[in-house]
Amino acid sequence: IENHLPTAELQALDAAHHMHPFTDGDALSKKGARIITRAKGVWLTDSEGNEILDGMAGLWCMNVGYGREELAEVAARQMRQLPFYNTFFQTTHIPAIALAKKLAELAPGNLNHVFFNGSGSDSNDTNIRMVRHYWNVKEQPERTVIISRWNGYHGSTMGAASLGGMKGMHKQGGLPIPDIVHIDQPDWWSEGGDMTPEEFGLARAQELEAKILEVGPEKVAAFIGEPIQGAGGVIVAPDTYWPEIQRIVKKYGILLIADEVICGFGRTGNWFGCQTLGIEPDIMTVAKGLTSGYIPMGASLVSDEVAAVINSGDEFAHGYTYSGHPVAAAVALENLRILEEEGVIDRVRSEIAPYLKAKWESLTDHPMVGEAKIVGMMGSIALTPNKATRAAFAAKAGTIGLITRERCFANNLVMRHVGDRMIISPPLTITKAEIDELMVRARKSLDEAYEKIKAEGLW
Ligand SMILES: Cc1ncc(COP(=O)(O)O)c(CNc2cccc(C(=O)O)c2)c1O
Repeated sequence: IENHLPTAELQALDAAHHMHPFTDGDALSKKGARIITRAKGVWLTDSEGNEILDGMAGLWCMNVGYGREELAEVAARQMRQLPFYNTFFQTTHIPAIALAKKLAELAPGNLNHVFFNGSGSDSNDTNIRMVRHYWNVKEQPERTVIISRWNGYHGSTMGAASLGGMKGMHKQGGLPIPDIVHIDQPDWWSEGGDMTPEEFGLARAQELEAKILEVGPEKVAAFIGEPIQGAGGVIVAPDTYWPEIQRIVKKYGILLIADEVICGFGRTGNWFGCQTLGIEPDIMTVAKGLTSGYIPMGASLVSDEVAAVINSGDEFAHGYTYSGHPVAAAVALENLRILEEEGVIDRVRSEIAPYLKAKWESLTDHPMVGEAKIVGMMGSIALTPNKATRAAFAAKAGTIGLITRERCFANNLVMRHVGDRMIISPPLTITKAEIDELMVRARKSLDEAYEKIKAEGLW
């Protein structure tokens, strides 16, 4: 790793052969990708030796922090003993059994059954097929429609991207697939108008009931939502939203899928976002923090009732080669052991998240920062030219966010932008001193972006 080619040569090879996800390929080729060579704790090192504070925990996934040797040890040991065997055709293996048991213990309510997948996206594809099969077995095959939210994010496979509400993704590839419909998101800052957050939260939740009646209650299979929308910009729904969603799904007897790919495994200050927000799902999507990103894995956690129906109805004709992969399962088990035995989530809830919240919310004293929202260890700020009116910038959405993100990178801080919101989701093991450093770099970046924006007449 250390004696790698010079950065410029590596960038040229990357540009020649590597197609990056969610990337304008030609633009990146001109610029050259930043080459990350190693990492420890919350710190990344790039090929130029820069020490970068990873305010995004990779892609929201690095919950235990980089450099945990135990995870490498467990992976190596499992690889030597049983590097792969499948869980098709009436076989299983000990890591799959042990992880399924562990997840059943950790999951809230009666989510006692686990269908293993390879990622968050294919977990949500599993969920689409599972809920439709569930209603078939219950002799209500017309229940095929799944309701989701605009600006929700559920992945990038055909099914998951259809569940998602990112219109730019739908435009590429003929999405959504049939029988997936969307309602508006509970983003008060951008869409609340003159309503109070409480009124707005109720109104947006009641769109679910309106949509169910529009589609026909006898045709609706499920509703899917992220407890807190992540890739949509860390959108925290008003308090009135989820209780109303819960009331409506119960009233019409439709299944509730909570997508906890980001919110799971401590991100919101409890093991799961459902516990933080009081949601009782029938199915829960997990990935990312399940293995802290050390190895790909996803899963669908399924309630006793749904599992009983699926198990009773002949073969559920679905699954993946790597469903329950033994090395991924072993790493996940060790990751969960670290989270549990080191009290990582308890410390987040009692100490680290409150500390970060106070610092993060103080950003509203910056001229560009309108609102600061944070739940546990996932936070966002909304940039605006006018805090009183919550106005959007005149420039195309994302222009100001991109300038700010560029300043963050220049200051060796990874802080994402989504439109003109800036977001953070650091490793759960970040220390208070590292939070202080994150805030120094974030403030410096906001100040520099503000100067640049004014200089370019974008204010
Ligand atoms: C809530 C949710 N559900 C499903 C997925 C899909 O997981 P996979 O990627 O493992 O298939 C996600 C993934 N979320 C995700 C993935 C990549 C980038 C970003 C970003 O915010 O830039 C967010 C997610 O955030």
